[in-house]
Amino acid sequence: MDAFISRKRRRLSPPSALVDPRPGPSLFEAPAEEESTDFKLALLASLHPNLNHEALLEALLASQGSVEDASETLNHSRTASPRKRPMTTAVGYQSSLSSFRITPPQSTGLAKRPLTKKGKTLFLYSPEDIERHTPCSIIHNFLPAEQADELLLELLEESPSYQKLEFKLFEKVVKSPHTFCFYVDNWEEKTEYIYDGRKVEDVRLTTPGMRKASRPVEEAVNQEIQRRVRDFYPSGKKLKNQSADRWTPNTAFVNCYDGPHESVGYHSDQLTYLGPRAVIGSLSLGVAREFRVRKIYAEDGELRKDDGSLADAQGQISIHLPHNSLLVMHAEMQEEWKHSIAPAHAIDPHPLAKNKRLNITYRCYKEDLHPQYTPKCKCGVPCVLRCVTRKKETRGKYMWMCHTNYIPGQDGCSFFQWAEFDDDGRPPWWSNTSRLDSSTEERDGGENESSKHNT
Ligand SMILES: O=C(O)CCC(=O)C(=O)O
Ligand SMILES: [Fe+2]
Repeated sequence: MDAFISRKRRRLSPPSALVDPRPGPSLFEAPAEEESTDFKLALLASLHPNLNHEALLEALLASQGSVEDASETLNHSRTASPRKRPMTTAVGYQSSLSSFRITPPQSTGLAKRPLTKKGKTLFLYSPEDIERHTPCSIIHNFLPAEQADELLLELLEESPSYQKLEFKLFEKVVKSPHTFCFYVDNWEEKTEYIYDGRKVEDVRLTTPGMRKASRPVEEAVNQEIQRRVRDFYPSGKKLKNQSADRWTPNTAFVNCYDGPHESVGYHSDQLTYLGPRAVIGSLSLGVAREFRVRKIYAEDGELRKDDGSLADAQGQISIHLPHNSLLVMHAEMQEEWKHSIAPAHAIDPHPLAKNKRLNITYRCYKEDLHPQYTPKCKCGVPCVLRCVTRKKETRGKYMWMCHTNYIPGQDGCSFFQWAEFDDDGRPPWWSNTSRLDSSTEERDGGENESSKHNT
C-alpha cells in the first residue's frame, strides 16, 4: 500500500489541531518529502476528528494518497457518516477515542517508524496510539467518577500553599512556572530527601484521598508494566537494569497548574531515589492539559540548532491528559525521552477545578537508594544519580554527581563517579541494606516503608 503513497501530492494548509501552533516553518512548506500512510492518516484524523480510521483510510485510498483530495471528499461525502459520541455520564468523562486513532486496530507493538517530524507536534488521543508511539500508556476514566472528584477537591484545598521551585540555570536563579509539593506515606522519611542539593522542606503526609487512590494505581501500573514487557519489549523481557520487584508507590509529587500559562519545561525525572529504568504513575485531575514528550537524541552536530540546543530536532508528541486519566511512564521514559506540560493558549475550565490542573505522580522510592546509602560528594551532600543521554560513547551509563551546582549562590565540588547497577537495577551495596522480603507483604501487614530505613 505504501507504493501509492509515494506519489507526489499538492500541498495543504496546516490543520490547527495537529500542527504546533507556535510560530515556525510550516510542515506544508517543507520540501516535498512524502509522508507515511500513518502520518497522512494522522493529518486526516485531525481534520475530521469525528470519522473513524476505516473511513479515513478508505478516503485516502480513493484519493490515491492525496490528503487534500481525501479531505475534500470527506467534507462532501454522504456515505461516511460521522460517529455519534455517547452522552457523557459524568464531568470530564472521556468518551470513545477510537475515531481519533491513527493505528489500525489489529496492530500491536511499537511503531516501526516514528511519526514525528523535525520541529512539529503530533497530537495523540487514543490509548492504542499513545502506547505504540511513546513510552507511555494511558487509562481514561481511571477512578470511579465520584472518587476522582473527591480527590480533586481534597487537593484543591491543599494546593494554595504549594510553592514554586527555585533553581539555578546557567548562573541565573529561575522559578518553576508551576507549584508543587512532595508527599510521603510516612513521617520518618520526611527530612531525608534532597533535591538540587537541598533538603526538601515542605514534605507532607500523603492525604487520605491520595492513599485511597494509591492501591488502584499500584494494581494498574503493575498490570501495565507486565503488558508493556510482554507486548513491546524485545523477546518479552524487562529492560536491563529495570527492577524485577513489584512497583509499590510510597511517595508522590503533586503538581498544580493554575491557568493556561502555568507549565513545566522539558525534563527527565531525577533517578536518584527511583533508580534506573523507573516507572511512574501519573494521575491527572481537573483541567485537561497537554503532556509533551520527545526522544533524546545522542550528540550529533547536524541536529544542533544555532543556539546549540537539540530541541525539536525530531519533533514532539503531545498526549492529551483529561481529568481522571492515569498515565504510566514506562521504564524507557526517563533515560531516553524528555517530557513537559506545555503552556496552553486556552483551556476548558473544569466545573470543580476552574482553571486548575492537579497531577499526582506516584513514585516508588527504592530502599537501597535512600540517601543514607548513596555516595556523598566532597560537599558532604548525597549525590544525584544521572544517566548519560547525549554522548554517543557513554550513552546509557549512570553516574553519581554533586548536585550542589544547582543551588543559587553555591558552587559544587564537581564530584563524579560512575554508578554500577545489576541487571535488576540494584546498586552494589544492596545486599548490605536491611530489607524485608516483599514490600507488598509489608504493606499488607500494616507496616510502612519507613521501617526499612530504621536500621
Ligand atoms: O504534570 C504532569 O503531568 C507532569 C509532572 C512532572 O513531569 C513531574 O512531576 O515530574
Ligand atoms: Fe517529570
